[in-house]
Amino acid sequence: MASPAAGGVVIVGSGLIGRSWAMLFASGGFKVKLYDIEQQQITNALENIRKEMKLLGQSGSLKGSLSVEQQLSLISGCGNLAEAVEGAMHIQECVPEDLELKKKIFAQLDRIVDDRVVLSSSSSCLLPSKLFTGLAHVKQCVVAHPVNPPYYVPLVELVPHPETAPATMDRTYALMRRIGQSPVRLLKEIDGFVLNRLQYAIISEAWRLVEEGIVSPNDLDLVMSDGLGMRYAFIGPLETMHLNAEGMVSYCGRYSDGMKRVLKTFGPVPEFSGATVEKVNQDMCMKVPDDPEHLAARRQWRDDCLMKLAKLKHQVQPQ
Ligand SMILES: NC(=O)C1=CN([C@@H]2O[C@H](COP(=O)(O)OP(=O)(O)OC[C@H]3O[C@@H](n4cnc5c(N)ncnc54)[C@H](O)[C@@H]3O)[C@@H](O)[C@H]2O)C=CC1
Ligand SMILES: O=C(O)[C@@H](O)C(=O)[C@H](O)[C@@H](O)CO
Repeated sequence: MASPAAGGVVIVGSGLIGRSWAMLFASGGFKVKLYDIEQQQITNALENIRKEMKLLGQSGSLKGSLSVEQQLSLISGCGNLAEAVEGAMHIQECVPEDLELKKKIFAQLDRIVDDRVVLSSSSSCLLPSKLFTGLAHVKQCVVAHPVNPPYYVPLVELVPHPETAPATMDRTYALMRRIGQSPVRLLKEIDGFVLNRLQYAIISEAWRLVEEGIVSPNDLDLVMSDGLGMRYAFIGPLETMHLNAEGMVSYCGRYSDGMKRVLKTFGPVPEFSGATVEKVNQDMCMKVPDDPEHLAARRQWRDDCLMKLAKLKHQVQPQ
């Protein structure tokens, strides 16, 4: 892969995730071009980003060292894909999670880019081998999967195609760090990547515990939000086990016996009944009535909490 172009970043698909990426790249000082097949989406995205950045500036939560206006001046819209990608060093695809659509987008990009740009997909779980196989620039391709809401949750999963060049992974890793994100490298692709496989393992056990009448939906969520989730905001499950077992090596007898017992307990997950879905639905709608106003207020509350937790984590983590 040739050395990176000096250019900026192009966002293909200016919806929820594309807007977040645009704000993140601008916070790192990069010029950003927002492209979308719907011109109105570009207009809406620019308006939404301006509004959100002003609020972040007022609350002291804006990322990066540039001012709101300096960051906003880096972001522009472009209705022509070829024009948008001219000289770009990184292209972040953010169209809907549809394999055929994404393949079409990457085939389009493959025909018009050079050897210096990284072609990156925001896909939540589509395999790179399905997205990028057959492209001339496959070595420049990678999945960089963010977590919603990306501006507040820094994790990005970097998932390589079998032919992705190591330089592509390294460049993307460095770029993510530069914009304040927390990238992880998957060593090889797997359905659902890591975050969603973990997320779905928890979700599956959560539904089983509710299905079997062990705990209410609200208390189940509290176990994560006021229990494991707080701890996992600072140390992951493996470090937690290691600390609990005072180090794996010296206690492998106690440690492996304990782990075997725990893992044996979690048997296959039964089918979920309609009653369980109804029960979860009732509980959630009591907590947050299912209308745009309440949902927006709840999301804002969520983002404020995540930002506070992220700042707290920054203060307590060794630099
Ligand atoms: N929403 C979420 O929580 C997360 C989503 N993702 C992934 O990010 C990607 C985008 O998701 P969202 O932003 O939520 O979708 P979205 O529906 O909010 O935005 C998609 C945008 O793509 C545009 N678009 C559709 N076809 C296009 C084309 N041919 N060329 C250019 N633009 C086109 C649409 O007009 C729209 O503005 C998906 O792959 C999704 O799985 C990743 C992490 C979390
Ligand atoms: O939760 C997230 O942000 C990620 O797991 C995702 O990528 C998915 O879109 C998720 O929201 C639904 O599976």
